[in-house]
Amino acid sequence: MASVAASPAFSLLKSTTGATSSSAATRARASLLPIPSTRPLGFSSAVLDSRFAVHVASKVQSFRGRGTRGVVSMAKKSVGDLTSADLKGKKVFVRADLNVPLDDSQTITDDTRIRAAIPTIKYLIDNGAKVILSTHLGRPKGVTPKFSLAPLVPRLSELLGIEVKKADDCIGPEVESLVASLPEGGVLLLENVRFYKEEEKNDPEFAKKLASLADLYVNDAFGTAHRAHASTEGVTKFLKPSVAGFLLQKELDYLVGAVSSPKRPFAAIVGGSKVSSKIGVIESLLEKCDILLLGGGMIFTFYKAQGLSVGSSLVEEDKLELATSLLAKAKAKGVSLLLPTDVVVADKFAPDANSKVVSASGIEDGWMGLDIGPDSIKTFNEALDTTQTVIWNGPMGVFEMEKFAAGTEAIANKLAELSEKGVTTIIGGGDSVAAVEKVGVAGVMSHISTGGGASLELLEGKVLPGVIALDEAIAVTV
Ligand SMILES: Nc1ncnc2c1ncn2[C@@H]1O[C@H](COP(=O)(O)OP(=O)(O)O)[C@@H](O)[C@H]1O
Ligand SMILES: O=C(OP(=O)(O)O)[C@H](O)COP(=O)(O)O
Repeated sequence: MASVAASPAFSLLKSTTGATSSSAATRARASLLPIPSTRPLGFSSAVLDSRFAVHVASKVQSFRGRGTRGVVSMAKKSVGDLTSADLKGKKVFVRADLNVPLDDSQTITDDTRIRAAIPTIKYLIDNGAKVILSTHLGRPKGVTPKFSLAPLVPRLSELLGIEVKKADDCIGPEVESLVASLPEGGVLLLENVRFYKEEEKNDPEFAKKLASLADLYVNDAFGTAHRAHASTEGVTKFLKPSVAGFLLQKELDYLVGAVSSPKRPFAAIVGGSKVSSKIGVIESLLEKCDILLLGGGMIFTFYKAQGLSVGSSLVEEDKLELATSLLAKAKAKGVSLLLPTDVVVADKFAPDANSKVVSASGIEDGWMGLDIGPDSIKTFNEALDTTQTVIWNGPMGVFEMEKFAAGTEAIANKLAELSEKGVTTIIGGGDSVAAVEKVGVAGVMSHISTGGGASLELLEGKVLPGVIALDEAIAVTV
């Protein structure tokens, strides 16, 4: 760090070990939040305390600046609130996000989303419900055979231990007769709901037709909860109760609950290609975290804003002022913001590029930064060693190319190590999930989000239409 510490770019770098006055203020603010900090995290995804508030981001935001008395938090009703008396013999429309990757031979290459949907479906089966399962796959324009859900049936059946039936449509007489013959504890998978353009248009008539198949609604499709579509939002107007599934609950518990009321010190790691796609997340996390580590392509906009040469690195010229203001904001809030002090540069954007490590102030013309360097990894690791909660969104470099994967892999390994020591580690979706899977440490993290776009919106503090539409459960006065 010494070689660049004197540069204006690093005027905000400081020790991460000492608590700052503003992080104390952040803690005080967090104490107003209604989520008990003693709530154990790292629970199994199968059964959650359904009485625990499923907080909606907007509600959490609304707590800021309010007094502690008379504040009411609305929780979303959970599938766990429904007993066998509510479920036995009932037709339940379950919206899951089974949008899994398939290869050219229609083989599932990653079944994470299917496995994540199982606890809710199993709970319904075990309580005698008739499960009508709906999802989209891809972004088809009309009926498209390669986006049929047929390849999902064997894996679903295997994981559930029953023979899952599949309909060739998601509405209409054929589907109605299959629903009518569905036994208690049976599962019928409807065909890709996006084969109808009315789905993404959130067409009320289409939503009504979907809803007419069932008696009640469970939304467990976290990855699609940021979409106001017929099967995620529209159906709630026609089906009561409309409740959250276990996966949706777990995602909200971590991405809203653990982030708003973290065990401290709380570090956020934000990377990825562009600062423009992460502005909302950075601004939102600056309100909550004690330490902010930045990596990925976005750092060069920060470097340039501080007067450093960046060669041919990725820079967003129209975000230079914004970068400066984010640095100032971090300083004003007492957040320890760390930018990498060295980077791996390449002479072209290619796996076989020539590469070398240079200090952040030593990027020459014709070279581009594609990863954080070894000194930065060391500094980031030391900062992370002080933490109790870490959230990570976005890779540190072009991890898809081996030469530029070390920074991202080091962060993945560090988070795995911390997780094993009891630190809450949350991977916020997108490419960071691919990175921890590549390193083989996904299994030890406290929570890995199943939604890229949805987790980003949630971390930005946005309201997810698929969540807000669900029934409210209990009012918690804090
Ligand atoms: N220094 C860099 N220059 C160019 N691209 C980068 C750099 N570092 C990371 N990236 C790219 O950023 C992409 C991920 O960015 P983004 O979509 O914002 O993250 P996420 O999917 O985690 O939200 C990856 O494909 C990665 O190769
Ligand atoms: O894969 C998904 O989102 P993600 O790639 O942001 O994680 C979801 O299934 C949502 O899909 P969509 O972005 O086509 O609405």
